[in-house]
Parts: sequence; C-alpha cells; structure tokens
Amino acid sequence: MPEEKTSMEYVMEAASGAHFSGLRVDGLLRSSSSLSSPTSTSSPPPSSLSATITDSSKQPFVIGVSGGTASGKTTVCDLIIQQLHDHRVVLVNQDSFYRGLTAEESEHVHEYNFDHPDAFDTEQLLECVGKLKCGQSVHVPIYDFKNHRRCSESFRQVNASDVIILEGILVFHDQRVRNLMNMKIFVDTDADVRLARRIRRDTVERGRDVNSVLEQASANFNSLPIFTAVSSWYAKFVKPAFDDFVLPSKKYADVIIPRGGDNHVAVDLIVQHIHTKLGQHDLCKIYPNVYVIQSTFQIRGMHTLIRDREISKHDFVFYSDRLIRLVVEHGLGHLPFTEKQVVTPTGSVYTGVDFCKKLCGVSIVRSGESMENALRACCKGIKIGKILIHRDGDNGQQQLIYEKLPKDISERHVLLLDPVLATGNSANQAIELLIQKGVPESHIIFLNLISAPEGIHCVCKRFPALKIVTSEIDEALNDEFRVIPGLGEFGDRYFGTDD
Ligand SMILES: Nc1ncnc2c1ncn2[C@@H]1O[C@H](COP(=O)(O)OP(=O)(O)O)[C@@H](O)[C@H]1O
Ligand SMILES: Nc1ccn([C@@H]2O[C@H](COP(=O)(O)O)[C@@H](O)[C@H]2O)c(=O)n1
Ligand SMILES: [Mg+2]
Repeated sequence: MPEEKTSMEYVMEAASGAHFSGLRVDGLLRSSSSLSSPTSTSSPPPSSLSATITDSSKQPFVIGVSGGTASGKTTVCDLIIQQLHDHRVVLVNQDSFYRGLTAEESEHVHEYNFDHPDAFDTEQLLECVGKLKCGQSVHVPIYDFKNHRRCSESFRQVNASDVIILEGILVFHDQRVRNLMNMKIFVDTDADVRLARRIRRDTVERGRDVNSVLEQASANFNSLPIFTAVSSWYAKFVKPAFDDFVLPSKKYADVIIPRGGDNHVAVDLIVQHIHTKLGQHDLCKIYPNVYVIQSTFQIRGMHTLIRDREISKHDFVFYSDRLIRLVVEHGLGHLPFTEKQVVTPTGSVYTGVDFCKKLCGVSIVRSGESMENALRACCKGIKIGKILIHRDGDNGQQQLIYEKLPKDISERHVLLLDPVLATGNSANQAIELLIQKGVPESHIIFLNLISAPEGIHCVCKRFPALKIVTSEIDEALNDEFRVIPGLGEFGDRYFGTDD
C-alpha cells in the first residue's frame, strides 16, 4: 500500500480473476486475504460466475455496510471478505470520497464537519460504483486521515469483481447510492463502545494526539469536569450527525448486526446468503427448476480437463465419469422420499429417509449411454430405457428412430440422461415421448454435464414442471448449433470414435 507518492501510481486491487479484498484506503492493510498478490497461485481461478462477470450483462453483487463511526463496519467487511474467499471481492470506502478542503477550511479543520453528508463527493462515488457495477475498472482516490486530504497523485485501481462492498457512515443516506445496492447491512454497536474504540483507533491509526481525541470524545464524558470546558468536535459534529443522518438511515438496512465483528452468527448468515446469490446462474433465477451443481475447484478442474482437446481418451472418460457421478447424485437428491426410522448398534433410533423406489433411467442414445454406469453405481439394479433420435443435419430436424422403455414407466420417476443439452430439440422429443407414455412432466429429471442457454430455454419453456440438473451452463450455441465453449462430440470422445 503506498504512502503518499510524488509520481502517479496505480494501486492494483482486483485483477486477473483472483480474489482481492479489504485494502484500506487510509494506508492500512486490514485483511489478511489482501496480502496475496494478484497472481498468487493460492488464489482461486475465476468461477464460471467470475468468468461471466467481465460480460457487462452480468452485474456484481453490491453490498452496502453502514453504521456509526467505529461501530465495526470495516471489521465486518473484512470478515465477509475472508469468508468469500472463492470470489473476487473489492471493498470501496466512502471515506475515499471525502472532498478536499479549501485552504481556509484546512486552517480551521476543527470547525469542519466530516460527518455531514456534504463532506462527501457523492456524485463521484456514484460514478465510481456505477462503473464497477457495469464491469469497468475505476480509479478510487486515496484519503489521508492524518492530513485530512486526498493523496492528489495516488489512487487505487479497482477492477471488475463478483462482489462490491461499499462501506461508510453515510452510504445509506443518498437514495441513488442505496439503489445501487443488492443488500444493505447496518452495524449496530453501543455508542460508548464506539467512542472508546474511536479514541484508540484515532490515536493509533489516524495520527491524532490523545488530547485532540479526548477533545473529540468529550461529549460522552462531559459529566467529568476535566472535559466540560473543552470544545468538542465529537460533541459538535460526530454525535449530532450520527443522530441526524446515520441512525435515521438504519431503517433502510436489510440486516442489522448487533455487536459488529463479534457477531459471527450474523456474518456467517450474510456470507451464506451472498454465496447463494452468487452461485445462481441467471437462468436458474428465470427457471426455478434448473439446478447447477455447486461449483468447486475439483469440478472446475474436471471441466478444464474434459474440455481440453488435447486430453487423452482415458482421461476424458475418467474425468467425465467423475463429473457424471456428481450430476447423478445431485439428480437423485431431487427425488421424493419417505421418512424412515432405523435402530443403530447403540440401540438408539435414527430418523432418516427411505430412497424413492419407483425409479428408472432413460438414456438418449448414444452419448446418454455414457451416463448409465454412474446411474447403475448409485441405484442398484435400476432399469434403464433407451431412446434414439436421429438428427437430420444441423437444421434442427429430428426423427424418433427407436425406443425401448420399461412397461410401467408411467409409475416411475425418470432420470433422462444426455451429457450435452444443445438446442434442446432431441431432449424435447424424448420428453414428449415420455409424457405420451404417461410419465408426469414433474416426474422427469433431465441430467446433463453441460447445457447451452438456448437448450435450457427451449426445454424449460415447453416443460416448466420438469427439472434440469447440470454441472455447468455454457455461453451459447454457435451458427452450427454447437455448444460454445463446449467439449465437442461427447459420444465420439467418450466411446473413442472421434479419430
Ligand atoms: N469486536 C471488536 N472488538 C474489539 N475491537 C474492535 C472490534 N471491532 C472493531 N474493533 C476496533 O475498533 C476500531 C474501529 O473498528 P472499525 O471496524 O474500523 O470501525 P468502522 O469502520 O465502523 O469505523 C478499530 O480499531 C478496530 O480494530
Ligand atoms: N479527515 C477526517 C475525515 C473523517 N474523520 C472521521 O472519520 C469518521 C468516519 O470513518 P469511520 O471509519 O469511523 O466510519 C467520521 O466520523 C469522521 O468524523 C476524521 O476523523 N478525519
Ligand atoms: Mg471504517
């Protein structure tokens, strides 16, 4: 983190897809996670979500964190950032947008009200966060609390990220700033505790001498004779501004955290909520029956391998099988269950669930057959039917060639197997057939490794009650109806007929 510099300097915060966070603009590195360099190998690769963040249609999740001075806003932000370690996070402090003081104001700095909304350049803050929301990089000013001014020649470059945290005493004051936020958190800490912390922080971190802080602090101690006569910055500005502007903005919060950073339960819940929001592909929000299995580095790694055109056949099959198994397990999790109790060897009763018995698989030949082994491995003795649909060229025309399905299929839940969902035409034809055979639409779970958005739209619009479980949603189809980036002809690669 730079001290004041005479030459122009960029302080890189978020770059190259890794996770960055918690870099304070007052010259203090607060978060241990921000110690990693932008290219650190310990930093995670961008998730599928992160990758799409650079696409301006994908907006980052913006969190506003407000609360009185020294309530623990920055501490809470650091905790959130640490727990969001697999996402790119940037922290923007409202303090960075303090206006510069005129010469006269500087001369009478103790008369200046840093706690009034007018002390901030809100237009600049709006522009900055607006750009970040659109996936653009911005230059954030660096504020020097010791000298009450911006470092005129240094700024921090903040790049596109998955999560933007905007923190400051008055970030909920202006409606336009509030409107940028997806989630608003108010850190609510007792006034006496805040005052004590502020005294300590301002002397240790902000270069204030003890007397000046005590002068600021006198409002809360003004029953003590020693401080009654002292003119008080805290009494004059900080406390009234808290009562007039900060506290009234608490009503806009979605979440109020009592005790700040000590409240680990609240922080955990907030992080869980953000994870859920980030993990959801936009299509999952449009179609609630589309499920993308939770991405992990193992899953990303396996996708990286099977999508690599240079991978050996053996490895392609091995890693495809691993991924298919995960999708199958996830799909099984969507089946209905009944409660079941068993007695354990300790003689105690364990209340669990019983698997759904009325079940079968149906593979769309030929690539769907690659998923049969995983299904058999999970469901002993499961019946698996087959549907063969012929694609006439690339014009979307389909023809049903062959079907062999269990006779009582209408009484079963069906796991429909096809590793790649592209246009959705063959899937729709297969689903149509299952419905003709009497399978209720809501009893069909369609399992894929990768899905194109076009295929999801096509299937979900026609069969809204059916569930789709996939491990990744790709970008789009190209002009030849192939999934991009995709992985080529899955069946040929899996069964070794791609030479
Ligand atoms: N739960 C806590 N227990 C003890 N000290 C804390 C706690 N939370 C914050 N602090 C300290 O109080 C001061 C103010 O906290 P900070 O998070 O910077 O507040 P804010 O950003 O709201 O002004 C800092 O010096 C910080 O280390
Ligand atoms: N030059 C300045 C500018 C602001 N302050 C005080 O900082 C407080 C806001 O920062 P928090 O981290 O406490 O939210 C605010 O209450 C201002 O009084 C300052 O001391 N000097
Ligand atoms: Mg702070």
